[in-house]
Amino acid sequence: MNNFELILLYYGKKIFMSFVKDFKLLLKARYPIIYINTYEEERVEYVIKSAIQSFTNRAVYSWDFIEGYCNNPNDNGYAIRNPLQALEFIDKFTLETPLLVLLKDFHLFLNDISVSRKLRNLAKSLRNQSKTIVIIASDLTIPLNLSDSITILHFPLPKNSEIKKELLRIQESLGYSLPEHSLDNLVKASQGLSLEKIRRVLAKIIATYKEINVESLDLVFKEKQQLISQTQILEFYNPVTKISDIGGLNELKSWLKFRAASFSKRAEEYGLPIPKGLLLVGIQGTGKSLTAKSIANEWNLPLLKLDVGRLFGGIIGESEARVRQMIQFAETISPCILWIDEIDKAFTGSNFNNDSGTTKRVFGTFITWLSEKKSPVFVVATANNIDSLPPELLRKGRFDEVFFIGLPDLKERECIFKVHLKKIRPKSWSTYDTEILSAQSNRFSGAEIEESIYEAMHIAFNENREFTTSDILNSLKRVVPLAYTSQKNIEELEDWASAGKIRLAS
Ligand SMILES: Nc1ncnc2c1ncn2[C@@H]1O[C@H](COP(=O)(O)OP(=O)(O)OP(=O)(O)O)[C@@H](O)[C@H]1O
Repeated sequence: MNNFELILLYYGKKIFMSFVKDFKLLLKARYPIIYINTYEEERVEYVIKSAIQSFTNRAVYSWDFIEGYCNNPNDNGYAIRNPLQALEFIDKFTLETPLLVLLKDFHLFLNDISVSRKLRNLAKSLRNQSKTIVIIASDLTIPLNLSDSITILHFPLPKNSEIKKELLRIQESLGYSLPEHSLDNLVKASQGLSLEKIRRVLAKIIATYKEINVESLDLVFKEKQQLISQTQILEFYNPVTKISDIGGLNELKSWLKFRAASFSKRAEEYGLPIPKGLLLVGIQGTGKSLTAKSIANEWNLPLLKLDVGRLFGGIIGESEARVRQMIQFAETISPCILWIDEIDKAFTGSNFNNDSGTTKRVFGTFITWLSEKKSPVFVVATANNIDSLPPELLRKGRFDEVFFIGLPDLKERECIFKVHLKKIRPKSWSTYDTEILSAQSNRFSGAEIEESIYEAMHIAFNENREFTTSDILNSLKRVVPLAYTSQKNIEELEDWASAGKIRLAS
């Protein structure tokens, strides 16, 4: 198996293989340099040491920049502040000596020419020896010239049982215990955090409240929000929009309302399958993003938004690692909504042909997960352009339903005017003539309707008066809807949708 196949193995089908099993496999197969991307230095060291005890008699050395080597009295403090010397240390041993060398933060030195050359030489010589270098890094940055020598291994975040064990241990050391249901809530809130982070948040909670109580969940939640934003590919949303804020789209809204309780305990006990997700295809500004946000609020689930643009780029293997990280996060935080905006931009035909297979591998990982996932992560993907979407995405079994969202009709436009006017003028909204507004906004999208109301408000505000129906009518005349500027594209999309290939949202 080469490096490439291995990456596929980890980010492809066998996503859930256990870390220990994989680690042992790499050691047995004499992979010379393993790269583990994690913040959980202590936990990974503990797991590795316990794992190898059972099957090998390798001596374990660990090195960091400040302390040098430790674990062995004869070499304690060796190669302090000298990463090249830390690698040369391995040459001191005979060819037969079985060894495992843990190098912490070593990713920071990989761009140094002497370090990278030495690592490449070691990668060659260690292939025939029972010696393995393990780089433990908080970041995934492998220079291109080392990508063939290094194998990335994924270290999963702690499972609920591990989190619970840790919380019980902390409680015990503090001398009190939480009621079982509060403990379970805290475990659930802590999903997605490393044990180290959990310890730190708990220390903060105790310093703030002097105990672990219901309010502590808020702090855990905030910590998680911050952590998610650090991934740079996921964003945590706290949407306030509700399904009633969507004007029109009645078919789609009924579909959603019908499934509102699908993530409940009752549904699980009943044996209902967990909904997989929705693909919303359609014209810009027609409420696709609004729908994604409203589902999260309506179903009372956290909303994670994936920045597809950031999935790609960097070195070989990095995009796969990012999609893996995204999946891991979503699963640990589940039940949740994972919103993938403009999925068509990421998986277009041209990307598939132009980037030496990265898009293909990332897509493969994603689609496999989508079809096989058992965790309650409801994926809402949105797309403007159906032509560029890979057909596999539209196949049965990927999403529960694919909806087309077109331009609103007369009745729907009136509803959209009402939704926005009610929000802006909760007392006087009924004084506006929404019937005439709707009649005068043929081929306008929801976003353009909203824009025309705000435009009217600006004008009236500058003239120091309340805005009126005729102000909005004037704005409607000024706005040139996308349906006119991109007429051909939109008509093609509408023809395709009305040919019965997709379910209509209204
Ligand atoms: N059906 C609707 N009902 C009420 N408001 C709407 C509707 N459609 C669009 N809007 C308004 O337009 C704004 C922009 O719409 P949204 O971002 O959901 O469109 P989109 O379909 O996701 O567009 P894009 O493809 O450009 O991302 C919404 O925040 C909302 O205020």
